[in-house]
Amino acid sequence: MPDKNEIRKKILERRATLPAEILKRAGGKAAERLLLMEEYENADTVMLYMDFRNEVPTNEIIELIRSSDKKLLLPYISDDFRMIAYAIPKEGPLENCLIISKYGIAEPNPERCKEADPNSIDLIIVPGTVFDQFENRIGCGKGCYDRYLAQLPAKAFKLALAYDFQVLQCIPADPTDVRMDKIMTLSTNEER
Ligand SMILES: Nc1nc2c(c(=O)[nH]1)N(C=O)[C@@H](CNc1ccc(C(=O)N[C@@H](CCC(=O)O)C(=O)O)cc1)CN2
Ligand SMILES: Nc1ncnc2c1ncn2[C@@H]1O[C@H](COP(=O)(O)OP(=O)(O)OP(=O)(O)O)[C@@H](O)[C@H]1O
Repeated sequence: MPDKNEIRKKILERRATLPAEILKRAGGKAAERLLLMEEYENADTVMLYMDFRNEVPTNEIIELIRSSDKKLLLPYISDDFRMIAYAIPKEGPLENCLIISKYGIAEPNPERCKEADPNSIDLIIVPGTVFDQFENRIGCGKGCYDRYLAQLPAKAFKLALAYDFQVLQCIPADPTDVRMDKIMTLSTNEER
């Protein structure tokens, strides 16, 4: 089996070439399908991600959550790659409580948001680079999500968003890789 870094590189190269229409459609479809999931309906607190580098867009999901009674959490990464969840206030434009990190990802501004207890999370929607049919996940190689996911309560439902070409048959998983509960696969085919 090719090693993790080789697989990661290949998939990221492919994701980098996705046209804007495909991204937009996938983001819309993800929000539409999320609305039909009971894990979403029953969740009071949802931790999401702010997409970067052509990940499945989350802007429509953010609108869904912000116009509902649910609480929205977003990840902040410290200098030592520790992930901390912050609650995003419902009032006012989203941009007002975000800052752009040195990696170019929009993150909660710790001065404008409150740190959230990981135990409050009912649903966590995660990005990733490569997945397989056993719900294994490979991320961006720093273990940020793996360490964060490992400390979540059992009730937290782990949902990954992936384009079809990101889901392989089988990938090499390490003992510290945390498995997803579900992978929502978005089509990159124009016809579907
Ligand atoms: N949208 C989104 N948010 C996320 C993640 C993610 O994968 N997607 N993360 C998932 O964990 C965390 C951020 N982790 C990151 C880890 C590395 C790099 C990065 O740019 N790495 C450089 C190499 C840097 C180095 O080696 O020091 C690179 O890839 O060029 C960016 C973000 C938290 N937030
Ligand atoms: N729970 C953990 N505790 C300590 N170290 C961990 C844990 N999870 C992962 N790591 C370490 O983090 C590093 C990167 O891990 P890995 O390659 O699995 O990251 P990844 O899944 O691609 O990234 P991410 O989780 O950030 O999306 C490895 O050295 C791994 O051992």
